[in-house]
Amino acid sequence: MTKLSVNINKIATLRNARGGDMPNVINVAKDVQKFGAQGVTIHPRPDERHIRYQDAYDLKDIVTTEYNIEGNPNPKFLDMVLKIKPTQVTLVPDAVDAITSNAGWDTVTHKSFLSEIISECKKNNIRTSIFVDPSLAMIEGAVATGTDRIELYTEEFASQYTLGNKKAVEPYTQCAILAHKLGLGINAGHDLSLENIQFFKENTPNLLEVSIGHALICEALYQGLESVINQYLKKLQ
Ligand SMILES: CC(=O)[C@@H](O)[C@H](O)COP(=O)(O)O
Ligand SMILES: NCC(=O)COP(=O)(O)O
Repeated sequence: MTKLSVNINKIATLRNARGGDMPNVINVAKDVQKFGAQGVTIHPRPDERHIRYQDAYDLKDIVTTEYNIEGNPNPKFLDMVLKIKPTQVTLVPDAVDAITSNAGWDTVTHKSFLSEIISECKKNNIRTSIFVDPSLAMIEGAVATGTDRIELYTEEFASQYTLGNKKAVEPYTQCAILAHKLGLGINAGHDLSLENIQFFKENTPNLLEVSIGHALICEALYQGLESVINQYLKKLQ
């Protein structure tokens, strides 16, 4: 079975748009778990434009399933992770000004940097995962850092799948086979959706966990729209 961790960044983005507390991030985290998701993912960024560092602390006792915190391990991020001690930290090399994550780590060039952070997190009983492009060399590099898992960056797969190019899953299949052989756990995420998730899962052996946010929240909005409009219309009769 592959676990679903719901990324709630978009809930915070919506909340921040009005400066209030609607939707409430804590209540959404409680609900996604109540509805069966096996984990909650957040990805705080230095400008706190969506999930805030304070949210990360507030969620500590709310997430009773798997708590996955993703981000670029700058000193503030690392300090927060070591204080919260989530189930898993996913290291992502996103630039401060990136709209969203747009590349995986070069695990060869950054081996010693990653190894140090991973060792610190593991000493604190935090499972580690490194965000990587679907490249065999990057999987081999990841093993050398001592990480528990890798998270395959699925943006390329997702965009190609939409164009009808199902072969785009092949590098992911190959990476998953190699990662499993080398003893790494396999996670995946970015732009996974109701449209592409089943095909991805079927072609990625030993997939332990997917983290999904953007599409899942959009789908929830679309699928809830008719019901909510009907409720308004009834009240306006
Ligand atoms: C690592 C990754 O792919 C996700 O964390 C993604 O960056 C989601 O974050 P946003 O919703 O802020 O784009
Ligand atoms: N790690 C990927 C993630 O948390 C969610 O990415 P997306 O579904 O928002 O693209």
